[in-house]
Amino acid sequence: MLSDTDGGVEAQADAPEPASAGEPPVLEAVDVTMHFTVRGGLGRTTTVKALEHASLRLRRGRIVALVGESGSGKTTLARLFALMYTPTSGEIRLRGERVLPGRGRTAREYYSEVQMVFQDPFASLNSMHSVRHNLKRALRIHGRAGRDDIEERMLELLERVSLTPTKDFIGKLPHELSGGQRQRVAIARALAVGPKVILGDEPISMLDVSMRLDILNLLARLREEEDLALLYITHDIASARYLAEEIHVMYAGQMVEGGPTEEIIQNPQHPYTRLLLGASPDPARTVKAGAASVFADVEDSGEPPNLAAPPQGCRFHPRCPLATDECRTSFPARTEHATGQWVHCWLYPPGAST
Ligand SMILES: Nc1ncnc2c1ncn2[C@@H]1O[C@H](COP(=O)(O)OP(=O)(O)OP(=O)(O)O)[C@@H](O)[C@H]1O
Repeated sequence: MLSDTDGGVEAQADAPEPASAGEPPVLEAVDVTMHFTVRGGLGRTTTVKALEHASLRLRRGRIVALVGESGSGKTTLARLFALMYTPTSGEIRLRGERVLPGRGRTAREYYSEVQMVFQDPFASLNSMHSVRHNLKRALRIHGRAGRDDIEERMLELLERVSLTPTKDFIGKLPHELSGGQRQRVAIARALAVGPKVILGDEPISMLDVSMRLDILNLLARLREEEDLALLYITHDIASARYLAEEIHVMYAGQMVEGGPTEEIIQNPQHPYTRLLLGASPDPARTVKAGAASVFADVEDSGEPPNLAAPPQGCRFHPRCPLATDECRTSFPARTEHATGQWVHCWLYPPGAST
């Protein structure tokens, strides 16, 4: 189904229109802002403006990628989806209903639908205990298996993530597994609760290059088999293109562009998306001539700002060769296109055709 070519990744074959098209999202961030108050010395406090008015919808059977450099707010949004924080403003909605961080049964019910897979599978598993213990715990807490069938359920989970022969893996300790195998166990543990949504926070970035594609293919297969809504967080736009039907691009806490994957790759509009593509050798090969060339040198294109004192307006303006006075004073409204692509950039005022 998916192929590896010359060590890089190519686009998936055109995905069919999902069965969930037109359905309401399973999980949704609506105009969410997150400011962290950080205490410094001498009783001083600083506000880190990590996320501003972000909206994102996750649908059944669909993979959405959230792409941006380190510190752009991707993990903050994933953690808001995982109810680890209460947003400063805006709402997280599960099937249209507002949800807030809770405890006990409320939290258990939520996490039986929404699971996270983290960057570091070693840290996310209990390293003192076997694969059996790690899986058993998840199945027990969520009442997904009884005393009689728990062993069978665990072997089934290992089969679903292709850790076979399953009996060879179930007694292993995390350090006896490769990084890719550990990530498969972490994914099996997430699947143990029968989730509807998986939030993958850079799930391949700590793995050997040789294992990355296998894990992406596993996620793609599980999305199909389990009809999951999947959020794939990455700073690598090539892997986003490989896996996701939709790409959303974030910069310094602001959502700058999004839409169907091939629209974003072939016709990037925001200068930051063009910078990301210019810095990524893989998809840039097929980007329209000149799309990335607004930057004289992508290697020397500056640094993201400090979010304790972010620039006014569009936070990308200090790095943007096309910035105007408007960019320095206010953040542009969203411009939507018939293709489903949208952008927040003063180069494309609402109503402009591209
Ligand atoms: N709990 C917190 N308290 C204070 N600041 C925070 C907290 N969590 C995140 N931040 C800050 O919010 C900003 C966004 O961080 P976040 O981790 O969401 O970015 P990211 O895009 O996921 O980056 P990375 O790819 O490095 O994980 C950063 O400036 C970060 O330092």
